[in-house]
Amino acid sequence: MTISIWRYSHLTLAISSALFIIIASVTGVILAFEPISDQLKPYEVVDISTLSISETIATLQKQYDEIIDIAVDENNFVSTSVITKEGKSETFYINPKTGLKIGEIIQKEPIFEFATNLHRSLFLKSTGRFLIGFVSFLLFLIGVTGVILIAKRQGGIRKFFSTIVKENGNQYYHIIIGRYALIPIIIITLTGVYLSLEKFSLLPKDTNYHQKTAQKAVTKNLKVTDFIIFETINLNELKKIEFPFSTDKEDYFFVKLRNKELAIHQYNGTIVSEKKIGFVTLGSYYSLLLHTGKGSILWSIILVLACFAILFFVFSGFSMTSNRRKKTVAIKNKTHETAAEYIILVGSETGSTFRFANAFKNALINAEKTVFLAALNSYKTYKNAKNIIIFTATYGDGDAPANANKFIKLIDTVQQHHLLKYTVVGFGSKEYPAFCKFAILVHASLQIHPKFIPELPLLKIDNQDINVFKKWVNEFENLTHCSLEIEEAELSESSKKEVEFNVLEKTNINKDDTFLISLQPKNKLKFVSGDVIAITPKNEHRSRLYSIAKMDKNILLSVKKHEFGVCSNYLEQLQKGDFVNGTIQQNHHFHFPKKVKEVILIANGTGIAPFLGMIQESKKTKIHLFWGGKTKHSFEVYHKFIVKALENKKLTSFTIGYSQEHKVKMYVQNLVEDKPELIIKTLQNEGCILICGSLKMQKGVEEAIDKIVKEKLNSSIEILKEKGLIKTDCY
Ligand SMILES: Cc1cc2nc3c(=O)[nH]c(=O)nc-3n(C[C@H](O)[C@H](O)[C@H](O)COP(=O)(O)O)c2cc1C
Repeated sequence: MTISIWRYSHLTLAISSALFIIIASVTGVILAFEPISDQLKPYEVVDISTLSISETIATLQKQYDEIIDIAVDENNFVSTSVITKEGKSETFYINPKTGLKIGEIIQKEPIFEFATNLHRSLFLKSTGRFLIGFVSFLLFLIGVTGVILIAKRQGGIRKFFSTIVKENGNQYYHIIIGRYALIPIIIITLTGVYLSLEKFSLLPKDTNYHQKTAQKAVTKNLKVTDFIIFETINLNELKKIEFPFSTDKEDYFFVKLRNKELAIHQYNGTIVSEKKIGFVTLGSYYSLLLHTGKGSILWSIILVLACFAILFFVFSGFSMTSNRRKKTVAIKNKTHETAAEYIILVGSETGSTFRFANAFKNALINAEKTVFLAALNSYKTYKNAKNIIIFTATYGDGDAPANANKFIKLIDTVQQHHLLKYTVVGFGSKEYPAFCKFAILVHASLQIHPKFIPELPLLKIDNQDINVFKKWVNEFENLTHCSLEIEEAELSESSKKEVEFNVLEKTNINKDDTFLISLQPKNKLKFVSGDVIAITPKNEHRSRLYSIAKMDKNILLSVKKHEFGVCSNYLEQLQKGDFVNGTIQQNHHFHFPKKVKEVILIANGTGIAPFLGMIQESKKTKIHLFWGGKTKHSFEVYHKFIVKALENKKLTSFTIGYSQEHKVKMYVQNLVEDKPELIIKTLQNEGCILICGSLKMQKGVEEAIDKIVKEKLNSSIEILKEKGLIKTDCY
């Protein structure tokens, strides 16, 4: 069964019971404090496993006129009902060693009384009790479907506890907490169901009854404290002992132990009859303990945490669903499938692949092509199609997304009337071992099919990397000789809202036509250095992307003004205090690597911007920065940031080169070539290299690195990229 069916079941169950689950969890949190508060009371004064019933009776007989009963509760508090020497009937906690009163019987606090009623029956008596019992069962099913979902996601139940890829905070913690809260939640829900079934008398009846034991001939009367049975049973085994009501020899001591009940002859202490406690009653007893936490502070704390976990699941689950809904894109086609020349088929689970497919579709339409877009599972015969372009994500452990799981079979069953050119673009994440595995399978399946001819090699895109996608679009353009303009804003998450920024500062434009502009978001905004901001000038439709440096809570951009650059000119004419609108796009593949000891940052021109933020934010990582500009003047705008970073040791080394300052032109790649040891040492130290700036510079730097690692590490730039040790953001 696909992951979607389980997700759908998990969600439907959660939606149908959410309100009750919230009520039960909130009251559950409150109620778990009752056993904790009870246990903290000072009534467990001796180790009751060292005291026999006889010893306690002896001490009580000295203190009181008559004993009616002795009881031991789940907290090991011993209480007794007695007639005092003054003739009063009283019940209280005692020190079982001395028989002295140590406290009044605990009365239920009103808050616990209220929470119990709400928790058990929603103040709706039997109807409420039924609802709560049913919801408990639903919560159990939610737990089970949750386990299946985690197992599917992780690629098998054996990998249940293996590392989870952190794609989204809510989802990550939903799974992490889910794995640990699972067992307590299953216990809470099953015991809840059990207790409800018991209340509605739906459990099988215990058929055990008191059985007479073979009576030994009664020789003589004994003192109660000399009864062997009372000498051999310690208080920790006792629940309650009721004393005979009268002196009639047919009136017995009734002793309730954890696992049996006994009737004891009041004169000679022999067992008159015995009843074993049946499994159903034992089940009720332990269900109550496990469900309420009575008698154990540790278990009560686990119950509190489990209730909080349930509340977190409700809220994070709904937030995930709402995000997924936002990402889901409705498919709209102007051209019928039988008329289109280009067919775009999409495999997507959470919708992001659709964004790329739609942007590509719109670019084709703008280039006056007829296009039809559909999910991979809707694959059909396309009468007039010449090209099929497949964009697909991978899920589980290399599986198909939900809307693509039938495609491989369909390839053989659906007939095409003529030859079709095809291209496959895989969307995946290198953090999963089966990187883009489904796209690989799709590509291979089409390759061996006689009706399909590959147009471009399979492309695997890591982490929705926009730049890699754009490069592929260029290749597609060159191959098909049509001009394709991808609207970058379309590639970003549609859920991202436009935000207003206040211009805090702007430097003067330098000789290279470059300036820095600092923007303060009007509202709280989440972003990190390396993310991008899409800015659309007023009255314009096309946006321009800039790499962000996060400086404190603000954004710093380094902008090069182009003569006809609409956006750079717009930004340049802004003044301090002006407002500008922009959309933040996460750029995961270019975030500063976590848990890495050493990093090399390489940039030219304005590409330094994200690095300025990364350097400022870094904590322990050793950072080496290479930067290339035209002349000394080019560096002036960045000077103060670099000096400060070197001073406060955020930057370990800084290497600079100018291409127009001296006779010998010095490019960034030349700087890299001059420091092979640093490149080798950093890579050997499991460090990583980030490159930002022009594509030409990227090419040169990559060639330089390739040469170094081929010579010294028997590796190559491709291998480093494959391992995620080179991250680029070039334009
Ligand atoms: C539960 C889960 C499992 C995934 N498994 C893989 C995988 O095995 N291989 C891979 O390359 N990517 C995997 N990914 C990453 C997705 O394929 C990637 O994020 C893709 O861009 C999502 O596209 P979509 O939003 O269109 O579904 C997985 C993502 C998730 C959330």
